[in-house]
Amino acid sequence: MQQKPTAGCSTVSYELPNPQQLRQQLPVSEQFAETITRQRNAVRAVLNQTDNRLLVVVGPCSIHDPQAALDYAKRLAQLAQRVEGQLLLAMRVYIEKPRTTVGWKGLLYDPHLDGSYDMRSGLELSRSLMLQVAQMGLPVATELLQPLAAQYFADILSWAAIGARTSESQIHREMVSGLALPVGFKNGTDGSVQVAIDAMRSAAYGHQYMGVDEQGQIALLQAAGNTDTHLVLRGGQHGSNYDALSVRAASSAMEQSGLQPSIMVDCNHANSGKNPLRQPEILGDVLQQKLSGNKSLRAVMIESHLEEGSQALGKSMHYGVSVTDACLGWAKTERMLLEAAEQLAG
Ligand SMILES: O=C[C@H](O)[C@H](O)COP(=O)(O)O
Ligand SMILES: C=C(OP(=O)(O)O)C(=O)O
Repeated sequence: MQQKPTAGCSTVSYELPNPQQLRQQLPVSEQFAETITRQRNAVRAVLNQTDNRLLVVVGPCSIHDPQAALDYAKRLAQLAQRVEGQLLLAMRVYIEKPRTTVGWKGLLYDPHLDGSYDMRSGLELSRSLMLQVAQMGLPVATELLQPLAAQYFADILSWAAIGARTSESQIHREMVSGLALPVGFKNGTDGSVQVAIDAMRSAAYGHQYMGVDEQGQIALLQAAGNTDTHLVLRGGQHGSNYDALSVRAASSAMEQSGLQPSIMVDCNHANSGKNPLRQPEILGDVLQQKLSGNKSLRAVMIESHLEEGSQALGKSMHYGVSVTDACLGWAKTERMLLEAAEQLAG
């Protein structure tokens, strides 16, 4: 007799809210929606070259402690006002982490950091934190990894990344084609810039695709197509790609594909060889390029937390230290951004 195949997956919980329910529970008022639209338009204006400031997407590699994230946001909001003439600061509120193999996947999945996967609380904590950060006047930036999760947060975001591990994914390109916000596609982990350029061309198209609607019903969706996209250079397996030669090569590759060059340099990841202390030096290089007249360099990404370095998840954890990639500490971040603003002011 033929054996019934063992199921590869079983349901753990039906307790997750649908996007509409979470939005009702943690709403964006009409007035606040206007504020978010203003934040998003400000980010858009820098990326589209109508505002000549530098966009800085800065903050922890991942959020594991909402209280520390709010503490960080408070400091960043104050700094944002001091540098607003030259820099537009947006905060990294990264609640999903793509792992090379396995590891903690972020606040959204496992907010108690103990493998209990209380995703209902993860959804609530993540949305609530994003709302509070936006209310402090900071545009909210995140990586969109699980396409089903995007709808829970998209109304708060001013910027999103598609990471190096997913830029080549058609599913993510379809999702971006249906988002009304600026999105950066990262080059691949192997350093390939072409996958991100292909992604931008694909996302500009009005895809029809399988997704879920606001009520969580599986549906065939029609996207409007998103041309508000740009390239993020994050380095790759063979080294960095933030230098003037690499940036020029990336700009011409974009032009050859019919895209207006708009580039963000990620100062950490493979560009710093995962040494966060190199970020000020890399930012310095980008500023030099911008000051020498490079118009396609619009933005940078910085991984920064309250304290320098990283720590493993465990019983005795330190406040304000990253549990994923190592970060620059607040004091050095603040100094670096004040100096950058001064340099750009001339
Ligand atoms: O930015 C974060 C990490 O570089 C990325 O999530 C991969 O992490 P991992 O290689 O530690 O899994
Ligand atoms: C995971 C990230 O980056 P990348 O996709 O470049 O590895 C990140 O910015 O947190």
